[in-house]
Parts: sequence; C-alpha cells; structure tokens
Amino acid sequence: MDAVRFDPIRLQPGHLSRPRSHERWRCEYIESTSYPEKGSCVLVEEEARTWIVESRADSEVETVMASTALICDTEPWKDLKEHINVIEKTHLRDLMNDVDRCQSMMVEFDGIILDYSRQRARLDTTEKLFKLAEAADLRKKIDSMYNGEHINSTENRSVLHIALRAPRDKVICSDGKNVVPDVWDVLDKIKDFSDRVRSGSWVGATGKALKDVVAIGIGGSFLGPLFVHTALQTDPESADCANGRQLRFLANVDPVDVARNLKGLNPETTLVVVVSKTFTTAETMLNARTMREWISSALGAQAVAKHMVAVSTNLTLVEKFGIDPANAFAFWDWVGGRYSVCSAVGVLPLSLQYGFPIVEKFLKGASNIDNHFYSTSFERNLPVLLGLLSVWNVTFLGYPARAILPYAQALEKFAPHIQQVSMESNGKGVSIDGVPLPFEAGEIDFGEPGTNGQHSFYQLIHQGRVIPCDFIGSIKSQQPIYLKGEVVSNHDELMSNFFAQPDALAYGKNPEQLLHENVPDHLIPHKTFSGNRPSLSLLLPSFDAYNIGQLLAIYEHRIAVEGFIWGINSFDQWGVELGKVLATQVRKQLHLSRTEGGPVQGFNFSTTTLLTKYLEVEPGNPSDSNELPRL
Ligand SMILES: O=P(O)(O)OC[C@H]1O[C@H](O)[C@H](O)[C@@H](O)[C@@H]1O
Repeated sequence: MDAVRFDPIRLQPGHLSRPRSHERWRCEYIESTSYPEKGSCVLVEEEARTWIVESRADSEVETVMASTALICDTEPWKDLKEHINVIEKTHLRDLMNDVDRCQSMMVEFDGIILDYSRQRARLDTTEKLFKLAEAADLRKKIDSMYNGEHINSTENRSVLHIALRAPRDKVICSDGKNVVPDVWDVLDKIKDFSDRVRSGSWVGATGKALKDVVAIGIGGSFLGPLFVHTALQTDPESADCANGRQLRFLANVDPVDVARNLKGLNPETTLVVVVSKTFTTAETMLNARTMREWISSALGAQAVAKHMVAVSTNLTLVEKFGIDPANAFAFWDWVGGRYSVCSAVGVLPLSLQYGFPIVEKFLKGASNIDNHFYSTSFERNLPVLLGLLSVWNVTFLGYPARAILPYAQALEKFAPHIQQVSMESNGKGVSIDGVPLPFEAGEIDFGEPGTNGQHSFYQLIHQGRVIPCDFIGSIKSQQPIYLKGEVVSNHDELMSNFFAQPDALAYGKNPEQLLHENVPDHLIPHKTFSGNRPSLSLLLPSFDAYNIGQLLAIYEHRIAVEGFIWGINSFDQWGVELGKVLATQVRKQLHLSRTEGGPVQGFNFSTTTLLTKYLEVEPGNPSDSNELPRL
C-alpha cells in the first residue's frame, strides 16, 4: 500500500491517481475535507486524516499521479507574460525589415513552406515559446501519445490516430498490443470490398453495379471525409479514378438533407455506408433507418444486405441494426471521432469513390507528417511551431479567433473540419487534472476560401478586430486555366491575392501615406489601416492526395500541441453531452403531445411557450404509413 499525501486545497476530482484494479491505497490528507468521489475509486474506510480507497475499475491501467501544477504557474509562462509589453511596442512594419529574423521564421519541410515572419513575434519570442514547451513537457507528451499511453485520461484511452496511417511494418502499441496489423486487416478488407464494388463484381439486389454512395454520419464521422472528398474531387489523378461515380454525405437529421441527398439517386445503384463510432448517435441512426426504409420499400427488405454497409467501433449494434457483420468495417476506441478520417470512417467512402491506391497516397502524406512531428527538432517542426504560435496569439496576445483562409476552392471544407478538430479538442475550461483554467484556452476557428472571403468578412480582419490568419496556398493548381491575352493565368491571379493579403494586414496604411495620395481629410480615418495584424503562410507544392494528407496531419498535431501546452485533455468532448440529454426530454414530450395530445410539461416558461406554438402549427400524430421526401 502506498501512502500519498494530498494537499486538500488543490484536491479536485481527477487528482487521485488510481490504484490498479481492486488494489487499496492509503491516502493521507493534511486538513479535514470530504473524499472527492472519483469514478472507479471508492472510499472504503476513513481514519484520522486518512482515506483507504479501493479501485473498482476493471482496467489494469494505472493512471499516474497527476500533477496539480498549471502551466501558468511556471517561469517560462510568466516570462512570456512580461514579454507581451515588449511586443506591444513593436510593429510588423519594422519587424519585417529585419531580414535575418524573417529568414529564421521560414521553415521548409518536404516542399511545404511555413512562413511565420508576420507573427507578432521576435526571435526571442520563439525562444521563450520553446522554453514554455519544455515547461509543459511537450516532448514527453508527444512521446506518450506515440507510445499509446492513455493520454485521454477522462476516457482512459490511448490516442493513436497516427497508427491509422502507419506502414505495415511499424509497431505501435496500445495496452501492450501492436495495433498496426489490425489497422491493415481493415485497410485490406476495404481495398478488397471497394475493388469489388468499383469493378462491378459486387452488385445490388437487382444485379446492377453500385455507382453511387451515400455516406451517413455526423461530426467526426462526416467532416473529415467531406473535406478530403471535396479536395480530391478536382485533383486530376483522383478525378480520373472517380469517373462515373458519385459520393454524397448525409449528416443533418433535417429531412431536407435526406431529400437533397436522395435527389436523382436510384436505390438499385446506390450503396449506403453508415458511419458512426458509437452507432448510437441519434441523427445518424434516424438517417440510417430512413435510408434502410428507402431501400427496402423500393427493393424489398432482403436488399439491405447488398446495399448497406457500416463503419463503427460497435460491431454488436451494427449487427442489431441488420447489417451483415461481414460488411462492417471496424475501428477502435483509441481513434477519436474527429481524428478518424484516416480510419475506415474516411478510407471506406473515399476508396469507393477514388479507389484504394489514391487513398493510400493520402495516408502516406499524413504518415510523413507523423514522422516529421515525432522526430524533428521543435525549431523546424511545423506542427510544433504552429501550435506554439497559436498559444502565443490566443493566450498571451489575447486574440481569441483564427481565420483559416485557403486560397484553394478544393479546400472549401477544410475550415469546417478544422472547426471540429480544434474547437471540440481544445474548447475546455479545466486542466487535464480538473483544475479550472485561470487563462483562456481554445480558439474560435472559421474561414472560407480566398478570394471569396475577401469579398465577405475581410473588412473586419483589416480594420475591425485582430484575427490571426492562416493563409494556405499551392504552387500548382489542380485545374490550371490560362486565357491568351490575359496578364496572368487564373491560378496566378488567385495567388496574387494570397501573397498580397498578408502584407496588407502586416503593414497597413497610415495617414501620411493617404495625405500623400491626396485623400480628403474627412476620409483619412476611414481609409487608414492600422496594420500590425498577424498572419502566417503555408505554401504547399499542390493539393494532390499526398499533400492533402500532410495538411490534415499538420493541423491535427498543431491542435494537439496547443492542448499539450495548455495542459488540457484535447481528446475528450464532455461538453457535447448536455444538449443531447435535454433533446431526449423534448423528444419524449413531442411524442406524447403528438400521440396523446398531452400538454407540454416540465419545461421553463420559454421552452413551454415555444413548444406549445410549435405543436399548434404542425398538428397531427405520427401516422401508420411511411413518408419519404418527394423532391
Ligand atoms: O461517430 P459517432 O459516434 O456517430 O459520433 C459523431 C459525433 O458525435 C458527437 O457529437 C461527438 O461530439 C463527435 O466527436 C462525434 O464525431
């Protein structure tokens, strides 16, 4: 039995290290306090200043005694706080004149250039950020992730999306087991299945080839695959492989999304892929039942086996739903939903559309960044630099948002995907040990492809609030256009904006310049740009499948770095639960009122009034017959 001393003032649920299953620990405490109930650790005895606790967990995994120290208590943090005053006195206009500084703030890896010279940072700022990384044990945390330790401590899970794109011969262990062979078993199964569907050897119930795929899923089971699909759609090599095929995504439980997705589809030639990690998500399951009805009402119930397959970690529920387990593609609880695009979640629908070899290139791109992130010194490590700079912007300079501005229509769905990866991962208010954070973590991500955004929200970015921007561009266009007689090609036109906007933000325009241009006095305040607005630029060779994989992994790891520095758990998402629970209560009420006409009860005045109005306008009971969209 180990004796552990706790400081009751800092003691919060989550601070107790858990003994191995059914072990007992003696915990001495300093002042009188009540035992903080914590999951599987139960208080079995209490003596003077001592609790005897016993673990009731089945797991043999021991959580290491978590430190109650917050990163903001460290010297490097305090030093950076002081350093803000120094940076406040600088202007990017001047910082950009220092060529040595600018040169040091350009990093190249595998043809990807990161230019962070337009960050409000000097060389000593980055030095201080590296010290902060040291204080946050960043190296150790990255290693823990790669070693399969249960860094998602509130769910007691490893975080191993890196294993999803690891080469066959790599060894990556979770709970003592090499998971890479399991990953490749599923990848091989996907390759085989998608080859059969694409070649027409797997056909639908009426013998027709399945050329259209509807992937049902939401959140992490939707946004990543949608981003990659949208990016590959116009990549020439990928587009060639998708000839004659369609991939659609049904996410929203809004029946309009069903209607839109079904429009023009024939059940005879459609394959439905139900994607859900848990196979319990309300929206996905209702959409899956809807699509099952759409297929069976047209082709008979037996057709479901040929027209519906699933991706899930919960194969028992897949079978219960009526999908043949032979047509289920597994993944594992060590893959977070928002980090699952490289699992069957993305690989199956994308392989059906583009063929497995294209998807393998995408996986190789992501794997290349996994190696870079793991093995490159922090000074030249793209995700580490990006993560540290984000922490600097959000927490120290106080800029709460980040604009993701790809100068690439192919990356149209990148910002929506990163919104989930970033905001669900880092939108936390307590440290990994459960201590309320006395500083802001997480950021608000939003974005649109350039140049569309320029004609929309850039006004605010230039003259309103300061929003650090990520400019993302490619050297080669996926679909070049050049018109004889035009000054530049269409891609050069696009990229002129990519190169110009960061300088406009950094330098701005001052009243002297405006006077010199004979701008009337009364317009000078309106036409003045303060400048000094930070951005960074990422220039990639192209947006082919490999580069898209790289870009994805850069952002995934950048977000992990931010969480590691803030000392939060970036891999759980308890914040999404409450809304779901309350919706259950409303669903029950709607059913009751529709079927028995019962009055709205048990809600506050506002919800009661709204529900009553809602029920008045659309009266009627659920009917005995099915109703499907008529579009
Ligand atoms: O894949 P599923 O289990 O259906 O989950 C879909 C989504 O549901 C939840 O809302 C979680 O917050 C997301 O992280 C998850 O991606």
